[in-house]
Amino acid sequence: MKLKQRDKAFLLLADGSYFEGTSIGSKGTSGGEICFNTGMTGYQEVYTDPSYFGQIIVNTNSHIGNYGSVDFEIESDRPKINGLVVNEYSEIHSRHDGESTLDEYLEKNGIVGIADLDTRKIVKQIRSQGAMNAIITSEIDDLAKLREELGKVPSMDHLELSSKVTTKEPYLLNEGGEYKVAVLDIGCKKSILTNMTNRGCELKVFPAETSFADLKAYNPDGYFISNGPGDPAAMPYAIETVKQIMDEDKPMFGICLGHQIIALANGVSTYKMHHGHRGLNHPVKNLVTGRSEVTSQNHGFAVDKKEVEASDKLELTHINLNDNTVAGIRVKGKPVFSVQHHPEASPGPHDSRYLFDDFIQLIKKQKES
Ligand SMILES: NC(=O)CC[C@H](N)C(=O)O
Repeated sequence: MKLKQRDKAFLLLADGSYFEGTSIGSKGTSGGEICFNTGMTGYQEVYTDPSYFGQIIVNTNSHIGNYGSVDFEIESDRPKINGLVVNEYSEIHSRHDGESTLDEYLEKNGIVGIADLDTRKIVKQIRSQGAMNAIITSEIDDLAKLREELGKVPSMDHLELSSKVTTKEPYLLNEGGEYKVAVLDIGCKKSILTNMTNRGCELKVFPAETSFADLKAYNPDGYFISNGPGDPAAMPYAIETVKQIMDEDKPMFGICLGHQIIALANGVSTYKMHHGHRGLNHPVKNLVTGRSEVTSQNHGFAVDKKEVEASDKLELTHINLNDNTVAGIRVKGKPVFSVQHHPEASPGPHDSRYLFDDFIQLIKKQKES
């Protein structure tokens, strides 16, 4: 097999470090917050997760592309990342149902990538200096010009992005299902929806800026607040909606961005982490059952733990065992709970899927009462 001749590409980080590699995916220039994902598998699910909108992903797994790409391992309609950084891009993919190479898939979707970089070094830089912006280019070889372009990339702090990835129109899934759940799509992953339809839910998925009145008009048995990109504190519209949902006393479950919004709606703040948690092996302890679970994570913001502990509204239910950050909360006296990690785990271990069952139990109880 004749391997593709690759052009040069460059990566510039906001701390001034500059790398030369080779171009993969689409040609062009693309910037965003650079962050690393330590998962060994599931690259296509990661790239299509809307929570990564506006970010450049560094895969720490050194071989990427070796199982190609398929149409069904996706978390949304197309890749949402702003760029990709890998060590060794595998030219050859081997898998019985692999439909195209990753390179073709990225190119078709306009995603700019760079390969043949020392990703270990880049990850160490992000770990020691914290989250920062970066830019990838296959067309600008003048460093001063590239610096200028990098300066135009917005900071993730205070950035609202959900409105860019949410559904434009409401839609129904699994019509006639036993429990009706209104989903506020602030960047929802497909497999989260599947976890709920598999458990008998009919879902109506609403755009991010839907008012409480419009959600309520569906007459749901429960509400779900999804994952999504950007800074939760920059989303007053969703915080307000969640406050109004809580007054109704119906079950509500939130994942990741949804969890952060539920905390904010209860007067507890969120903050930007030094560098985020993104991978498939983050240990979390359930403080209610005393059990630990290995979880899939993807977040760069977190809920303030001291404020949760001091809150008369919230209770800490899960803790991240690596750094003691908040991994789960529930609202005292209400059927409302949320987690920072990803129980749908696509990709990732399935230890936390019981949380969807817990949500269904809350709905069942409420319906029977
Ligand atoms: N996966 C998510 O929902 C991410 C939430 C938020 N954008 C963060 O980075 O923390």
